[in-house]
This record gives sequence, C-alpha cells and structure tokens, in this order.
Amino acid sequence: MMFEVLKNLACPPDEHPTRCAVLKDQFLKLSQYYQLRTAENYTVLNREIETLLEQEGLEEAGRIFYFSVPPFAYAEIAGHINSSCRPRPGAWLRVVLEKPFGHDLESAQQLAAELRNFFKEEEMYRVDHYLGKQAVAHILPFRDQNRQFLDPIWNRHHVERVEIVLKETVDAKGRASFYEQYGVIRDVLQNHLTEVMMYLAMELPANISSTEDVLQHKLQTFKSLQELEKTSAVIGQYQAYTSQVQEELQKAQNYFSMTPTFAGVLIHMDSLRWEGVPFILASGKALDERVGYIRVLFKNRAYCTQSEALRDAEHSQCKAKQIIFYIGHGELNSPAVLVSRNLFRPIMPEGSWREVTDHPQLHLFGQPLSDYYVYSPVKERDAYAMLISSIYHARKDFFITTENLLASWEFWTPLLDSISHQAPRLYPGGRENQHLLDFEMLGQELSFTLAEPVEFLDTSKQTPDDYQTIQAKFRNSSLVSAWPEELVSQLASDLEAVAARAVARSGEFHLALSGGSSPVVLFQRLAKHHYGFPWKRTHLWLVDERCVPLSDPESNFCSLHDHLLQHVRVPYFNLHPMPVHLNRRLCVEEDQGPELYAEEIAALVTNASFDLVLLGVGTDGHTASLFPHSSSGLGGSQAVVLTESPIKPHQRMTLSLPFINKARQVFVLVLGKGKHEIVTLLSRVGNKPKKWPISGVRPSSGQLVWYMDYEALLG
Ligand SMILES: NC(=O)C1=CN([C@@H]2O[C@H](COP(=O)(O)OP(=O)(O)OC[C@H]3O[C@@H](n4cnc5c(N)ncnc54)[C@H](O)[C@@H]3O)[C@@H](O)[C@H]2O)C=CC1
Ligand SMILES: O=C1C[C@@H](O)[C@H](O)[C@@H](COP(=O)(O)O)O1
Repeated sequence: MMFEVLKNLACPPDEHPTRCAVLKDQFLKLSQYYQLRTAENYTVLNREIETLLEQEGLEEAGRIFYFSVPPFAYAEIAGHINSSCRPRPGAWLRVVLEKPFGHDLESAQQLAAELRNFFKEEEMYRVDHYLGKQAVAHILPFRDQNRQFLDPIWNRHHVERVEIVLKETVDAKGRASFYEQYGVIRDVLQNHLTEVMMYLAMELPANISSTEDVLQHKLQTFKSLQELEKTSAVIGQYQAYTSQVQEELQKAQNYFSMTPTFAGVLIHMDSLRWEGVPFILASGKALDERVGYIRVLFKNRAYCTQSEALRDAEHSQCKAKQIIFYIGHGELNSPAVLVSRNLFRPIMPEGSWREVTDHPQLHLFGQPLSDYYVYSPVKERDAYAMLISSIYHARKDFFITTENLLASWEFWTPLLDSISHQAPRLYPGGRENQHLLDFEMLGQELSFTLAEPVEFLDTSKQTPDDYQTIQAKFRNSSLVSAWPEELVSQLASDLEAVAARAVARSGEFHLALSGGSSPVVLFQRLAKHHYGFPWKRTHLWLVDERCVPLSDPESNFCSLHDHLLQHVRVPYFNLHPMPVHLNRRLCVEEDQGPELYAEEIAALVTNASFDLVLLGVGTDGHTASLFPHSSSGLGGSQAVVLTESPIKPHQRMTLSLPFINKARQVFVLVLGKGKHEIVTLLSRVGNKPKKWPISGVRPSSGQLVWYMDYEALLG
C-alpha cells in the first residue's frame, strides 16, 4: 500500500533525482499506515505514538492531523482525536481541513459548530490552496512594499475595474458526485476568488504580518460587499456535463442538471475606497485555456497629441495601465507580477522575485510583454508545499478562520439560493465556446453579450405564446398581463407616458410610490431604461412608510433611494419622504406626522389629487399600509394616517383609502405565484375594504389599471 502511494509521489521539479530517491526513502521509513474506524483504533494510535516517542527518547512538540476525508466524516473523526489522540499538555495539536466547508451559510455554521466542540480556533487550519499560490501570497506584501505608488491610485478614482479569473480546460468528469452538489460558485468563487478579492480590496493593515489585523480588515471588507442579486451573475454549463452526471450518478436519461460549471459575477462594495468599482469574478470548466489571474485595470484619462509613431512606446500615458498578479498557467506558464511601465517600477523582494527582461513576443491583456515590468519567483513553489510548511511553523496567515468562512458564505448564499432554479446557458466546451460566454456589465447587472443560440435553448423553459402582453379586464378595470420582465417594462413605459402628459398639462408630475419588494424591479427599470423621463419636473411622494429612520434598510424611502433616486436626477426639493422620524421619535401621535404630510400635499398638489399612485397587494389583501380590519385609513376624511401592521415593523404611516381614491390614476402591480390566491379571491369579491383593503381601491374620478404577471394571474 505505502509503495503504491510512493510511486505516485513526485519531488519538486528542481529536486535532483538522487536526492528525490533519498527523500522518498526517508518518507517511507517515517510512514506507517493505520485504518482508523473505531474509537479503539484512535486509542491504539495514541498509545503507539507515545510508545514510539518513549523508545526514541523524544519529547513531543505537537501533532498534525490532516483531514483528507469527506466532510461528513469530520465530526466523528474530530471527536475521536479530541478524546483519544490529543498530545500531552505542552505539545500542540493542529488539524488541517480541506474544503468544502459547507454548502451554504447554514451548513457551514453547523459544521463550524461541530468542529468547535472538539477543537480550538487556533488548532484548526482550513486550507484554501489559492492562498498558497505565489502570486496570491504576494498581493499583500506587494501592496505594502509599494505603498508610496499605490496609495494615491488604489481607489475608485483611479481603478476602472478588477478582474479575478480562474479558467480551466478540464471538465468535471470523474468528479460528478462532488461537483453536482457544489458547482463552480461553491467550488471556486466562494473560496479562492473571494479570498483573492479580499486581499485586493481590504484596507491595508499597518502591519501585514499581524494575522489578527489582516483578519479584522478582511471582515470589514466583507461587511462592505453589496448584496448580490440574481442579475449580478451569469451562469453556464458545458454541454456534456449532464450526460456525465447521468452516467456517474446513475441518473435517468430525462435528468437535467442545473449545476453551473461556469459563472461570472459582478461585485460592488459600499466603501469610500471602492464604491462604483466593478469587481468581476469568473471561473469555469471546459473553457478554451487554463489560466488564473488578477487584473487591476486603471482609468486612462490621457489624450496623447503626438502620433503613435513618435511616442515613447513603453511609457506613453495613452497606453493601458494595469497591474496583474498572474497566478499561473496560460501563456506565461508561471506565476508573475506585471506592472505597466507607465504606472511605476514596483519594489519587489530581491531574494524571492526576479525581474524578467528577456521578453518573448507575447501579448498579455492587449499589450506586448515589453510594456510591463515583469517579475517572477526565483524559485517556483507548489501551493501545498508552502501551506504545509506554514502549518509546521504555526503561521496562520494563509488559512481560513471560522469568522472569515462564515462571512463569505453569508455573502454568497443569497445568490446561490436565487439562482438555484435558473437554467445555466449551455456551452459546447473548449475553443468552440467562441463568444458564447462573453458577458457585459450594465449598471449593477451582468448579462451575456450574445443572445442564446437557438440550438442550445432549453425547450422546457419556453412559455406558451410568450412575450405577448395581454390586455383585458380585472374587477371591471383595465388589466395588463405578461411575463414579469415584459410587464415591468410595459408599466415603466406607461408610467413615463403618464408623466409626460402630466408635465405637458401642468408643468409637473406628482407620483406617489409604494414600498416593499415588487416595485424594486420597476425602480430599476426606470433608472436604467428611461433617460427621457421628466425627473426634473417630478415630485415623488410616498404611499406609505415604515416607522423606522429613513436611513434604515427597512425604510421604503431608503429602498427608493437605493434603487431609483441615486441613479436619476430628481431635485431634492421635489422629494417628499413621509415624516415618520420627528423630534428623534418615530411616529408619535403628538408629533402629528400624518397632519404635516397632508399639509405638504395640500400645499403642492392641485386638488390634493396625485397624478399617479402606484400600489401593490399583499397576500392578505392589504395595500399601502392599510391592513385588513385597520381601525384607521379605510374610511374617514384624513388623507394620511398611522396604522399597525401585523408584521414587523408594526408601526406605519400611510395614505388613506379615500385619499388614494382621489388620484387621477392608480396602477396596481402584482407579481409572483405567491399572489395567485389573493388575485383569484379578488376576482370574485366586491367592495370589501375592511376584509381586503385593496378591494376598496376604486378611484372616484380616475382610472385604475392592474399590472399582473402570468404567475399571479394564472398561478
Ligand atoms: N479542493 C477541492 O476542490 C476538493 C477537495 N476535496 C477534499 O479532499 C479530501 C479528499 O477527497 P477525496 O479523496 O475525493 O475523498 P474520498 O471520498 O475519496 O475519501 C477520502 C478518504 O476518506 C476516507 N474516509 C471516509 N470516511 C471516513 C471516516 N469516517 N473515517 C476515516 N476515514 C474516512 C475514505 O476511506 C478515503 O480513503 C476531502 O477533504 C475533500 O473534502 C474533495 C473534492 C474537491
Ligand atoms: O479548488 C479547486 C477546485 C477545482 O475544481 C479546481 O480544479 C482546482 C483548481 O486549482 P489549480 O489547479 O490549483 O488552479 O481548485
């Protein structure tokens, strides 16, 4: 058995064959093979270690246990080590764990909790082998040693974008049982590429050798990551994957895997340094080349007057400016750090990195190699060799702590959930992929640049007579129905048309908007597709508000700000948030917030009649913050009232039903299967606002239009 293992062991490429044979021999002498199944097996192992130490007259420094076992076995093995195999007091214990460390936040928390029962944090070494790769391990030292050059430019004013990429030519053949449960985001992006991103984006600690400081700065960066939406990612799957899964997992011929083998994800950060800078993470199997790199591309604002022929070719300010940490493989076929010559000459540690000056006729990222200062390691080292040596030296810099791990899962899990039923784009694999997987950024969203070719379309996704918008009646009012994207696009266009008519008529447009999740897609659509919208003439009012500070993420105004206002130019004096936060108190009756809002409306809106009110519907039939059996707002003469919601946050401020009914137009947006039941019920009931407040929405002299997607309408 040991000989079999040894046959497959290789020494580093620069090790002389004779010395390699000696090393293997030594390794064999020091190795013993035990099968560890029962608690007794571990007790025997412990006894034998102690006997051996005694025989050799050695004092034990410590023990390393390397868990090269599936994660389901972790807890059991950890328990045995803890109870029977800990070294004597004074000697250390180090356990090495390999990913996967969970599947999502919940499973990672569970695994972490199980391990915590047996090991202290400092005893655990969670491996992310990318942190052992030389180019990655050099990011922080590079940033540290080149502070003088980087300080002014390592920020949103100078960085155009950051790309962190791991492309592979291999596919998942032979590993389907693992890969099918994980996919590329869990396999590569959640760990390797995220860790690299942290090294690039974190604030640099004064002392980069302080593991604790590095960790704290990393955690701070995790906090600044903007939440990922479904539209933050594009996913693909190589065509042969499903048949490999069918074969390896003995699945039926009609089994289709939804596991992505390729993903591109767009990440933004809410930090002073990085706000607005796109971080693009991409990885995939069965791609055209094997390469890993990190590319920081700087903005180029120079205009060069002289013709190209007369410019200093290497240092011209008109050339692209970039810093590349080349992880390996690809055209260079070795790790490297490259800095555009028109940026600065980097300071590199002499003993471990050397400058490469004989440039082959290579082009890297659009530039000849001679345009860069190029450095490569003096001695190439395997990532695992570096990590294992760190374990011996108790250096924890390159390992993943529990906090770090959970912060990463917390960030990725919502995206993983939101795309779990999304069909990945199929790609043929290798060079044949051509431009199929190219993607582009549009604001906060990513999309493939090419439309999906017909031969790859998954017919199960096609919808009957789709993409047509149905015009019909619902509760005797106009109904527009379509698939969600078309519906929202129609609603946004109709809204712009209403705005244009109102501005033509009166010079201004008074629009009252609801909160909650449904209008968010509309806000995003308006922000990104309606550049002719008369925002300067638009007054924005709130239909309802939660009694929280306006900066609270629960606040409707905050959501309106994040998804719409920050992208368009509405004069600030045309913004009318509800006064829920007065005298440092939230919705206190004596503060008379509702009365103040009603006065503001009366002062600015002709006849106190909004041009357009946008509403939604809750599954219980509530609309605005008017809930079933509410004691206020369903009748009476008040324009604005305080109400109680059955769900948190309970206190609300809302326009009243009679006041909503004064509007010139009311649009009701209803999205999703979850609303089908209430829609069916509403199609049958009359005017019963006490039971179902939405049923009382009947503008007295205005128009009501329902915008419902097919799932809400047809289930
Ligand atoms: N970095 C990566 O992408 C991947 C890492 N891994 C990790 O690499 C390691 C090895 O993976 P594979 O060789 O594919 O795993 P495997 O499923 O082939 O199992 C490895 C060994 O664990 C032993 N084992 C299973 N249950 C055990 C138990 N209760 N007690 C003691 N031994 C037990 C098996 O006998 C086998 O020798 C694991 O830690 C795994 O999580 C696995 C796949 C991908
Ligand atoms: O951790 C992983 C997941 C695997 O799917 C992937 O093939 C490897 C790539 O690592 P490397 O060959 O070192 O670039 O890493």
